[in-house]
Amino acid sequence: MALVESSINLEVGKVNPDLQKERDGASFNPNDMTLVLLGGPKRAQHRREVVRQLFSDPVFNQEMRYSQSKTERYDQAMHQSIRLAEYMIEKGWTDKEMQTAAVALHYDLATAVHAVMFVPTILRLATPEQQAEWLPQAASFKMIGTYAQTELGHGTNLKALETTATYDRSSECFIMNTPLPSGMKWWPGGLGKSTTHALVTANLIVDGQSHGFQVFLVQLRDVETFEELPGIEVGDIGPRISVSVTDNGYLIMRNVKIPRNNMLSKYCTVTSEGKFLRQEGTAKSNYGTMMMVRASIVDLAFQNTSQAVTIATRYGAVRRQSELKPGAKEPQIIDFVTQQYKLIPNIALAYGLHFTKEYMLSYYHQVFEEEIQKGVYDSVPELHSQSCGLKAYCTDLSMDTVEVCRRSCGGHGFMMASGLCSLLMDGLGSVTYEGENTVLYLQTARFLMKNYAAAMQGGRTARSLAFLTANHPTCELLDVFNLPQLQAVFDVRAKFMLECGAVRMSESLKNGRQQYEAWNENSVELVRASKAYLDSFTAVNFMKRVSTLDIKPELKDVLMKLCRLHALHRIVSSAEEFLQSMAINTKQLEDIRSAEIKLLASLRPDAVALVDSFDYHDQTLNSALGRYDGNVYEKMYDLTKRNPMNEQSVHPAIHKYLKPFQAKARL
Ligand SMILES: CCC/C=C/C(=O)SCCNC(=O)CCNC(=O)[C@H](O)C(C)(C)COP(=O)([O-])OP(=O)([O-])OC[C@H]1O[C@@H](n2cnc3c(N)ncnc32)[C@H](O)[C@@H]1OP(=O)([O-])[O-]
Ligand SMILES: Cc1cc2nc3c(=O)[nH]c(=O)nc-3n(C[C@H](O)[C@H](O)[C@H](O)COP(=O)(O)OP(=O)(O)OC[C@H]3O[C@@H](n4cnc5c(N)ncnc54)[C@H](O)[C@@H]3O)c2cc1C
Repeated sequence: MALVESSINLEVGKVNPDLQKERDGASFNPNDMTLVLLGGPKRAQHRREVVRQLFSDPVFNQEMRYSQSKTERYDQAMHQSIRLAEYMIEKGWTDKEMQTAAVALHYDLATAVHAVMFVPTILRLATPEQQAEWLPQAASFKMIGTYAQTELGHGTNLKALETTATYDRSSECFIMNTPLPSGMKWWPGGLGKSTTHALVTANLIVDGQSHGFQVFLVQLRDVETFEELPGIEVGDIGPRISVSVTDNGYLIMRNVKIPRNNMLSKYCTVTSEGKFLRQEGTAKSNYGTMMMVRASIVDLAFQNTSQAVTIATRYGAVRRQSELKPGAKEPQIIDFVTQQYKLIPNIALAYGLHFTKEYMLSYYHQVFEEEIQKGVYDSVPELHSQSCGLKAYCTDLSMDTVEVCRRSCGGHGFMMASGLCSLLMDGLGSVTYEGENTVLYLQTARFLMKNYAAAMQGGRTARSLAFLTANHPTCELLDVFNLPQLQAVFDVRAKFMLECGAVRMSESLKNGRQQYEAWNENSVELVRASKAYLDSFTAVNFMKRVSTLDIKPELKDVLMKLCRLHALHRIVSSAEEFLQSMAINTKQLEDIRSAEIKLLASLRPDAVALVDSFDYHDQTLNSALGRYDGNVYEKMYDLTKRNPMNEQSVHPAIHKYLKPFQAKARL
């Protein structure tokens, strides 16, 4: 061992006195807030119990994760996936417990896409008979699957996917083919090494006629040996920015025959005679999985944001640096107002995202479970628009926050042990997968423009766009803390931005541009309009939700401060649009900036309690800087001592290269 035993107190569990002081000084009990966030004592108890059981099992110990090689990590991730499957049998864990466990483990499991896309797609797009055949196999891991849609040549443009499924009437089979090279499937999570099956999206061709993309269950590997089946070529696509274990893969199919029953047929089917049948009104039903996953990515954005602020805020309370009052003890870095400005508006954002994801998931369930199941599709366009837009908006903000938090920890934020680097690198995928964010903002804009046109013609708008027809005769911000006045300010700015997009579009069209040219020419403005709408929707949802909560006064008080700070911070962040729309004037902007700083001071004593309320287990945070007990330096030293680079006091490379050279040089 290269390092001598340290005299540093390595006792873990004794809470750092600065952190303890923060907790003692808070205006509310974090446990009460946790119950609000988790939806009551029963749910909180359930989550805590699942997480406790999970992390009391050494298989789920994450501590050495950052020092593991990719292969070691894959090994552990497969072990963890299988252990969770064992829990289903041994402990009777259901989807509910599995979901909680997956979140606590950051979905960093070898079979994550199996759980989040493969099984849910079967549930949504397969007939009851297909479900009865496949779901038990999926539950017992006899069948481990992925969702293979993206190709090397196309991810965004689904109409251009090249994979084909050609119906062969004589054998009643589909023949799957990959035109090379751009048509090979590329990216699906788990495809590289972990899966036996894939749900493959392919162009259905019957008698030479295309019926658009459909979803097919294709077996890739022998379920016993895991060897590739004839006609199948699969592999891992190679190193990626993220350190997550997911083995994203590629797939080539050469004349692979699959039974007719393997086309997911809840909404469309091919009869044995080769007739293509589709239920009316279900043209976009195959896009349903994307809508569901986008809604759940809003939740992921909340988790990334809330974990990052938890780490950085606790560290901000523990770390002492520089001089504030001349000659006095070094201050906690969280006492610098610039540091508060990095952390506290992002704590407010994390709370805002909590209420956004609550909205998004409940709207998704309402439309999917109550309306679509009854054949009512009226809300689908709005749900599509919001799931696209909020996925993009929330992941963009969440990644900005993680990076700000990482930088706010100075040099230590650059260490994997901070927990912030993996949050950043793993989280970065979320701005691209399930629809690249710009593309998704433009989907939202499409819906906004249609609604704007309807509103201008006196027609009805979707419910989230009621502000287009609402009367805000004078939007006067007399009191920057007044929620209805702030809401009006957001609405005026969003309406103005939509109007800018619409006016530009109509001018382009008047100037003789085709619709597609006008759209492209004005797309930067259209993305701005989407962001303004989403900014407004999120801030207003936050204000409305908090205003209607029936909770203890001290909790309400702090939540009101947070939603005000969030609103003010969003206004300052896009001040030019609020000014340009005349939602505020320059004097009001000055008032807003001052109010924002006042709110920082007022929330500062509660910062630690606010992040404690997210109730993250230390193993989920997996951060030396964000530990609950605040023993940052002790833990960093402890991890460093166990770092494989320190296993030998002299690295073999010294003997291999340096010593021979020195010997030669001496001659
Ligand atoms: C979790 C980690 C694992 C990751 C997995 C993945 O990444 S998996 C891979 C994830 N891959 C991606 O995410 C790929 C991203 N690309 C896409 O999702 C699509 O190609 C697109 C939406 C960009 C365009 O689609 P397009 O060329 O077909 O369309 P268009 O623009 O011509 O619009 C036609 C109409 O369809 C409507 N509509 C569209 N989508 C939906 C929907 N979901 N629902 C309902 N409706 C929808 C749209 O509103 C429009 O209606 P309108 O106005 O005519 O009444
Ligand atoms: C970590 C990760 C995991 C993934 N997992 C899976 C998986 O499990 N299964 C699966 O099928 N896929 C998966 N994907 C693929 C993912 O869904 C696609 O990468 C994504 O949809 C973006 O498509 P693309 O790569 O073709 O980007 P492109 O569309 O080529 O985007 C490149 C650029 O072009 C711009 N652009 C493209 N079209 C337009 C447009 N119409 N208007 C304006 N700008 C445009 C984009 O904004 C972007 O700037 C994964 C990707 C990642 C990164």
